[in-house]
Amino acid sequence: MNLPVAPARLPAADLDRVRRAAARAAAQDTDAALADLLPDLTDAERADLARHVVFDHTAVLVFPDSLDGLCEELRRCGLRPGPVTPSVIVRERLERRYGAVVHDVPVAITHVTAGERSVEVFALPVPPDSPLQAVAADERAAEHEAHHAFATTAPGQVVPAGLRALLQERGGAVPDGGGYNGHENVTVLYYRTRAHRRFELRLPGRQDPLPDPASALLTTLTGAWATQAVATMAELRLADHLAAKPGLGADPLADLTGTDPDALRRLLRYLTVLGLLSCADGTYHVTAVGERLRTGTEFSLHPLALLYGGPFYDSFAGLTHAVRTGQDTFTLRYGQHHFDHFADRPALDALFHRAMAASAEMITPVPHLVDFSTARRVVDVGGGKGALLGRLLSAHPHLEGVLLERPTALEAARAELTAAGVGARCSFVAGDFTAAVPEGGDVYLLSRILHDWDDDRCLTILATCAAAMRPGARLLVVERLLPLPEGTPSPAVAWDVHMLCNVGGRERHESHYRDLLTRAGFTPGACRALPLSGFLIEAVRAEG
Ligand SMILES: C[S@@+](CC[C@H](N)C(=O)[O-])C[C@H]1O[C@@H](n2cnc3c(N)ncnc32)[C@H](O)[C@@H]1O
Repeated sequence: MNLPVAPARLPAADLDRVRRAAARAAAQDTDAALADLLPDLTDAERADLARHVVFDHTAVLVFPDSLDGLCEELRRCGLRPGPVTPSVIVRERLERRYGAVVHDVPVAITHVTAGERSVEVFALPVPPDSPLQAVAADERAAEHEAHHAFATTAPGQVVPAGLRALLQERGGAVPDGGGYNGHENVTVLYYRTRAHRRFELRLPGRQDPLPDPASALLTTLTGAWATQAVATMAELRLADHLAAKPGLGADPLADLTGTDPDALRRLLRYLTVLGLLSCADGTYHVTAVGERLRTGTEFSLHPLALLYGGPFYDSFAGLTHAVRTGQDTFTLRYGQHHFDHFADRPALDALFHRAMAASAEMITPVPHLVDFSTARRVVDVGGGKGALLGRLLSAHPHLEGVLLERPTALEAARAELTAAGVGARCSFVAGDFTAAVPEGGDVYLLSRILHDWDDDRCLTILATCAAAMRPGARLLVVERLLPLPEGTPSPAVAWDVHMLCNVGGRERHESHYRDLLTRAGFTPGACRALPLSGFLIEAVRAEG
């Protein structure tokens, strides 16, 4: 004899959560849901995304006392459920969070109609007095499974790959698991937004899985190996050799570089995987990325590769000490502050100045971003080899320049600006920008100076500049800026940690620079974007 099945009962709190999820699903269209979740996307990017995905449903996890009769219970509560299928992914996620207590407990899915959309109701059966009651209470409080879901019906790999790239690289969404659901023949990818909200991307069929968390972490963990591989490529001048003779194999390259053929072949394979070389039939070519390691080309990153694999690599290795103490680790490692250590070693100092000039791509637009028509005299404070001043003098023949630098750096600057044909319009002053800066300039430059120093030293440098400037004279500050909201990807974020280790300085938000400028007697003005995530902040020396 078949006994009648006792219908599942849904706690009132869960029914309320389903109704609220339904209200959310019905209220927003795709564009509004995307705008709410991914505010970093531009209108154009969001519109592009909305052409390929639709806001499909919201989701909620509920805890009936049984799965039997779940649909009847939902209908009794006035909801319209669809068929029930097993959930693979949510079941696995629960098991990862709670372990043995949920082992072998089935999770069901049904979709409840909500206007044009639906609520995906996940159901974990929790009988009265079961230890699973604690799981239910925790899940209701944290809403780990609540999310919005967007679906695309585009077949194949191209659209899904583009969607994933746009969501992650432009929308700031971070992958958060997922997998293939064979019952529905969909791949479900979960993401977390910057504001910690979850959403789901549903793709038809079986798509490439997201890297599992351990593999993703291992890739990050071994990033230092990539730094060293690139530095070794620079040291061996592999890009120069392959540019001169494209298609060389490992053996002739080993002859040219005086290296062990087998070890070199292994390095070449790694560099190929890193995207700096391409390989066909055992012969190698430099890619566009690897090209940037050629020497003697404009903006060659060769000197930077040597520094980042050398002294800067060593200073970064002390990061834990820097974080514990707030002190730079270059001094700990080398016994001298970065600038003193380099000043005492001419070859290293020359490499540093070549490296700064290598990233001068950042400052190339400056001569054309600012009106120099009324200026006569430009003072470059800590001007390095004169990469910025040289460009200004070349672009504006009416300007004369003054370059202030530490004595050890001046000769290289003089040679550079003379070679650029502007040496005659430039004077070179040895000095210390914390003590005095040449007077009489119409425009002062602080290019990539302030990020080397803490706030107190920045205020000293700015005050020294202010003391030398007449009211109305202009100051141009070039720096990378930390992005907002916090967590937005930008090279400045990693450079900030590098500045902590290497010099005890920091990258800053725009508002931080504005505050420092104001405190030092300047009126901050426009802020414009430059290449390589640089920015130009203009300021005017205030009256009094
Ligand atoms: C990061 S580099 C920037 C160079 C250049 N402005 C540029 O953007 O390429 C910092 C410069 O500050 C100079 N510097 C460091 N301490 C200094 C001081 N006390 N007085 C003058 N220059 C200094 C260094 O020699 C170095 O050239």
